Amino acid sequence: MADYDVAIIGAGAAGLSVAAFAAQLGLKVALIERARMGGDCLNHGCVPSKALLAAARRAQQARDAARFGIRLPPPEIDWAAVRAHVRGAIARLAPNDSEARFRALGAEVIRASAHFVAPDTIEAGGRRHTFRRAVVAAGSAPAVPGIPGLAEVPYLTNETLFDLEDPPGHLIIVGGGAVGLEMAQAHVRLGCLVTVIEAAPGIAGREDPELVEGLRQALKAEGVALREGAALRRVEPDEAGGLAAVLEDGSRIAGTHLLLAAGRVPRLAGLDLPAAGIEATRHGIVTDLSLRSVSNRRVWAAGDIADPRGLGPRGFTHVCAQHAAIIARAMLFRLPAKLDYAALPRVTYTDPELAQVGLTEAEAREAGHTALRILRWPLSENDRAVAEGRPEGLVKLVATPKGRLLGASVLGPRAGDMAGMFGLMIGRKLPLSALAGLVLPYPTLAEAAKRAAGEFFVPRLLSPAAKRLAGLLMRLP
Ligand SMILES: Cc1cc2nc3c(=O)[nH]c(=O)nc-3n(C[C@H](O)[C@H](O)[C@H](O)COP(=O)(O)OP(=O)(O)OC[C@H]3O[C@@H](n4cnc5c(N)ncnc54)[C@H](O)[C@@H]3O)c2cc1C
Ligand SMILES: NC(=O)c1ccc[n+]([C@@H]2O[C@H](COP(=O)([O-])OP(=O)(O)OC[C@H]3O[C@@H](n4cnc5c(N)ncnc54)[C@H](O)[C@@H]3O)[C@@H](O)[C@H]2O)c1
Repeated sequence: MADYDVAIIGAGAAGLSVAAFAAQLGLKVALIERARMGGDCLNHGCVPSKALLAAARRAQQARDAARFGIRLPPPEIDWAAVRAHVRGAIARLAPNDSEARFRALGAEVIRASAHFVAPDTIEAGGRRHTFRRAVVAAGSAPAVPGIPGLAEVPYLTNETLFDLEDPPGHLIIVGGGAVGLEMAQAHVRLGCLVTVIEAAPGIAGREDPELVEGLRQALKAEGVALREGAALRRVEPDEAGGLAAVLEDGSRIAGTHLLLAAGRVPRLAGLDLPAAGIEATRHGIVTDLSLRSVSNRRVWAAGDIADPRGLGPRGFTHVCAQHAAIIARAMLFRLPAKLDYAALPRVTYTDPELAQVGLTEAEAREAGHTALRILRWPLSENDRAVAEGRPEGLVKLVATPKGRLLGASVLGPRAGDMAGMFGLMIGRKLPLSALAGLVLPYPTLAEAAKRAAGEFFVPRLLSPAAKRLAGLLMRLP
């Protein structure tokens, strides 16, 4: 007899979702967490970052108000109160992820570090626990790149950034991905100087360059200094008590704080996966498309630590929920379940937001779609965007010649709110006519999506043949 039906390592977004399913089905569940319940999303990720961005947006709105005829004094940033808002958001959401809630659901919560000692045994809290099934949901940690001099300067990561007692004077951010860009805008709006150093040719390298350009301009206009295609030669302490980043071109950027936002690494260390025969690479635990370990069939992986073969890791909280649903089907009910990221959304919550669902144009071409229909609708042609004084932005759709949506990219205020609509279109393989024919409330930004879809039909609707037909039909009695 095993001690547990399901043992779960990690009480972050992924582990908690699996635990909730399994415990509510009446299974004997162990949920093992060594640090804070809720993991990265609640404590060091999505929640504090979005709370900080929300505070920063208020400051920016005050600066922008004069454009609308409202004169306000320049905003004063009360950093302690901003931090209290961030901490308050975490505290308010914490009960959902708490030990008390999961105990009430029937899970046994073990507050200890866990590692495997055998293919069916985990050790945690000085005891061995046997299991029928295990789910490894230990997440990912911030990557620490091998920058010369890094050991000599203090640096921040997402795990320490939200605890700063005072605002950074000049925040140097290494990495212009989602974390780097969101935090760059939050801090510049909160009155800090910000420089982003991105090694790749451009920021937000995975995203559609046509839309990234709009975001680049918006960030620069607010004062974020962007050093793109910039290789870091070294970092070093600065005479002024701060630090300096020296680039390969010889330029030297002096700052007060350094934030590493250079990607993530799976938290494999300490799990002793070989003891359980669990195969892993530097990307994570290798699984099949049902998230089951390819080498220990008692074990599944979920969330940031999972490296599903053929798809690779994806670091998003909504992916954790998707993984948990797959595991519930495959592991708990032994039903066929296959992970599919075709309709996966991702949003960078800057202002304007950058949202992507499914494939970008470049990804679609890489995937072998040679003939594509690219459809665009600029927000300058959207009544709501113009009325709100936010006409910069674009909806760009990538479709097959037959009118099936492969991907949607949106740059604009609250662009992420459109992701659900595109996800449904792609996931359910709905034709573009479904979106083009949708009656949407006027005036909304989503109308730009409908208009972009409508562009697919314009050449056919306004063709000489269609015009001739309309003329002929008009003459009929
Ligand atoms: C700054 C930032 C902002 C983000 N914003 C967003 C966003 O807006 N939207 C979005 O979708 N995603 C966002 N993400 C990504 C999101 O936070 C992650 O994808 C998600 O939190 C991953 O959840 P997880 O359960 O896989 O891992 P985690 O949340 O890391 O949870 C894993 C848990 O396992 C525990 N653990 C690890 N090893 C052991 C062990 N040996 N024994 C016991 N316990 C262990 C850890 O302590 C941790 O609590 C953001 C990330 C960052 C860094
Ligand atoms: N809104 C969201 O959903 C959201 C927000 C934040 C983070 N996340 C998730 O968290 C994860 C981590 O985000 P991230 O921004 O740290 O990673 P990322 O991989 O998105 O971006 C890292 C960036 O750092 C650059 N880089 C790496 N090493 C460098 C170096 N030595 N010098 C200069 N640049 C360097 C890379 O070229 C890349 O552009 C991502 O998987 C993302 O999915 C999601």
